[in-house]
Amino acid sequence: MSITGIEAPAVEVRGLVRDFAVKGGPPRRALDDFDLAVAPGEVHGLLGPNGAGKTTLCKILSTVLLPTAGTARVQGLDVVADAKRVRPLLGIVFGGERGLYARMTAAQNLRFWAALYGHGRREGRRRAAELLERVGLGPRADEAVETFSRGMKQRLHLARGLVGDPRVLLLDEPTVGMDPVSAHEFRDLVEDLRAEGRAVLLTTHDMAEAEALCDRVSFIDGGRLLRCEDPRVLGELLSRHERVRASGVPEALAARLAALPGVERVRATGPGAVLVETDRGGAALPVLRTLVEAGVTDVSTAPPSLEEVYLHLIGDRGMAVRP
Ligand SMILES: Nc1ncnc2c1ncn2[C@@H]1O[C@H](COP(=O)(O)OP(=O)(O)OP(=O)(O)O)[C@@H](O)[C@H]1O
Repeated sequence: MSITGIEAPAVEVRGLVRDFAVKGGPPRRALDDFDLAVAPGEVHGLLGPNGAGKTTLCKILSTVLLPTAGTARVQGLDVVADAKRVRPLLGIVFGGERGLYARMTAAQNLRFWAALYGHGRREGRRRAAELLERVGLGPRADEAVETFSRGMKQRLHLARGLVGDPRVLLLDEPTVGMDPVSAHEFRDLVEDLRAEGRAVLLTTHDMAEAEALCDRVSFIDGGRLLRCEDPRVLGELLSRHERVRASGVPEALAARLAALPGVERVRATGPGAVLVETDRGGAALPVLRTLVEAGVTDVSTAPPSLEEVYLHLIGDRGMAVRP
């Protein structure tokens, strides 16, 4: 809480710049005048292609990397000047194997981290048991982590991120490797965190996940913030970019489709298979009519997804990585 009684943003980033030295060349700007504000209890998605700057941002927030310019604050505390006070406010969940002790059991891992956070033996035990239950690993608490599947390790990572009872959670690709059921349960867990007033900054390449979980989504490319939106607004914005898939389409018919008004392009996706992209509301209808009249029966329309939004926002470069 600030002196005025108004709660400080959970995360506030202003004009953030981070340059990396590159051997024999000009520095690489990983973050470029970046602004972001995340409220307590908000789940905020960070979406961007490889190299967009997401990890760099998370590293600066978690005080392991210094900014070149600009400021970043967590609950009103500066990540550089107040780094020591910022750390206990954060829970960081990076995916993969990093940071897990494979030979130790899940419970031992958590007790170890609880001790690092200054909790006594008894409290550490209690916390480990509670968190393992919470992430659905209770029945496997006493098994060595090396026997866990990738998704189970991800859950343990999340439990680890919660050991210090953080107000802000940085989740980097948290559901990678989880089966759909686990991913669904994980989403419920994120809902709980939101209800507890914790802020969540979620890095993901999974548009469906962002759409399902996030209150707002920031699209990043080349270290810059392209847009910050309610994920549903973006879906609506892009509804005019409807796609029609069809197979059994001869070349001459594909050419006729390409000439229809509002058709942006027709892409061949296999022998006789096409993906028709439109860039005007209602343009999919004449495409469907033309296909059906020509006797094509294998036709479907794709609902607008965040991925479409994302690709349109980053433009023609598509998913190519910047130099
Ligand atoms: N230590 C470093 N030295 C030089 N360049 C770096 C370093 N770390 C990151 N970069 C560069 O900064 C840019 C942003 O990288 P970053 O890891 O933040 O991207 P990202 O959005 O997390 O990507 P991904 O989705 O692949 O994890 C990239 O061009 C990357 O090559």
